[in-house]
Amino acid sequence: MILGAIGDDFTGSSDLGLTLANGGLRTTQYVGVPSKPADNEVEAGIVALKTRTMPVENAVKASLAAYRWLRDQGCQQILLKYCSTFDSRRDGNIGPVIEALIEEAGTSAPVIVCPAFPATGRTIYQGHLFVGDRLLSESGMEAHPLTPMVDPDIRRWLGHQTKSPVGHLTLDDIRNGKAREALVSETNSGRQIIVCDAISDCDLKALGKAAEGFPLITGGSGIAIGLPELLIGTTHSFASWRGEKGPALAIAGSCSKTTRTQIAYHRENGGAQRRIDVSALFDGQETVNDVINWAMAQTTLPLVYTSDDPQVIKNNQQKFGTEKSAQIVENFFAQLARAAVEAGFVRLITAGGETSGAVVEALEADTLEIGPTIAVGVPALRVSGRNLVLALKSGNFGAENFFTHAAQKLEET
Ligand SMILES: Nc1ncnc2c1ncn2[C@@H]1O[C@H](COP(=O)(O)OP(=O)(O)OP(=O)(O)O)[C@@H](O)[C@H]1O
Ligand SMILES: O=C(O)[C@@H](O)C(=O)CO
Repeated sequence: MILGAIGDDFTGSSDLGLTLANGGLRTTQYVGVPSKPADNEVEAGIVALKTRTMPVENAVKASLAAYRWLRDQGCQQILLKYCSTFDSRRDGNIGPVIEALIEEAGTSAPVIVCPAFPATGRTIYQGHLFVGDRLLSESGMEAHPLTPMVDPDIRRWLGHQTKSPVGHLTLDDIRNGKAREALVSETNSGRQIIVCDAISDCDLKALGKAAEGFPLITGGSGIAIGLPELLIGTTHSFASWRGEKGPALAIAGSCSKTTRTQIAYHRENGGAQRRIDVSALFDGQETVNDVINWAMAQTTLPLVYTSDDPQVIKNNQQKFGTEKSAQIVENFFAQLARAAVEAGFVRLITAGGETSGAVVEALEADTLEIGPTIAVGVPALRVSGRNLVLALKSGNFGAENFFTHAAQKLEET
């Protein structure tokens, strides 16, 4: 294994997997830390965790376990992958995880922090994160159910999470070819963890090059754009993909604007859908059995969702508690996915990182093979060794017809 990655959620890990596989690295996504060594042919291994919203101590522990396993596979460089919208709480775990990995690696090299993903509109300029032409904090992410992003200055947000001061690499330094020098200078001035500007794929490639040989890098999937070429020189194509023709089910727990638009589109275009009310989960009126029976009776792609607008989410959180409402939704979807597979569904489409994590963990998959692109940042995936294919959609990814489009793509061979 040449490159190792630790993903803080499952959709993000498959997003990264797509970038690496499309770049020509033989890539495997692992569901949690594997208990055995990687197969010899794997060049890039991504350990997908569900740490994004975990308390610091648990996230650090899980990330260190992933790091050690990847290091034991011989990786030259290890990448910590978080969200392109830097999803974390003010007292979140990205900073502590980076600091723990630095200590574990025993490195004094610069560590870049760059969530930019220009293909999906995420850019960083002057240390501030934008989504399209809006600052992160005005993009809808300020109303995220678990990690409301209310400050677009990533240096400041990360600074709340780290013990040591956070540095900054400007776009000028990247574009003037001075990035490596500037990164080293920041580090020598006591700022080893450095938020880096990047507004285009060229900037990301230059940044990857500037960080060549640094044992630890961090970012969104964008940071990996230039890595396959840097690491293996030439790219090769290899993957053969086989879809599944059997029944499909879509599950959405993401409450992002994009997912809600996709749900509305599905409804307006005659797609079968069933809204799950969180209070009906608490009082036991909605059951997995009923939903599966309903799904099996549909003639169009059945979509089951809890997604709702920010005010409804807020009400649920006030009434039942934030963690408890997230937990009951995730447990329900986990059981639903398991029951769906038992009932013969072979294509599952999930929207939302936490939601996808809950579903994939419930399926007891060990590894996921990366297939072709469904949408930017969303690959088709096969659960290794099984007749089961998946699309794990990050909340904010995909066009409005995503659900039916993904179902079709998962069928193709
Ligand atoms: N109606 C609801 N009321 C309260 N919480 C909800 C409701 N529906 C979903 N949730 C919770 O909101 C969270 C949504 O997070 P999730 O990561 O799945 O989506 P996302 O953040 O939009 O996706 P991504 O992380 O890929 O950007 C989940 O924990 C889910 O259980
Ligand atoms: O980086 C992104 O936006 C995604 O890969 C993701 O992590 C969303 O959960």
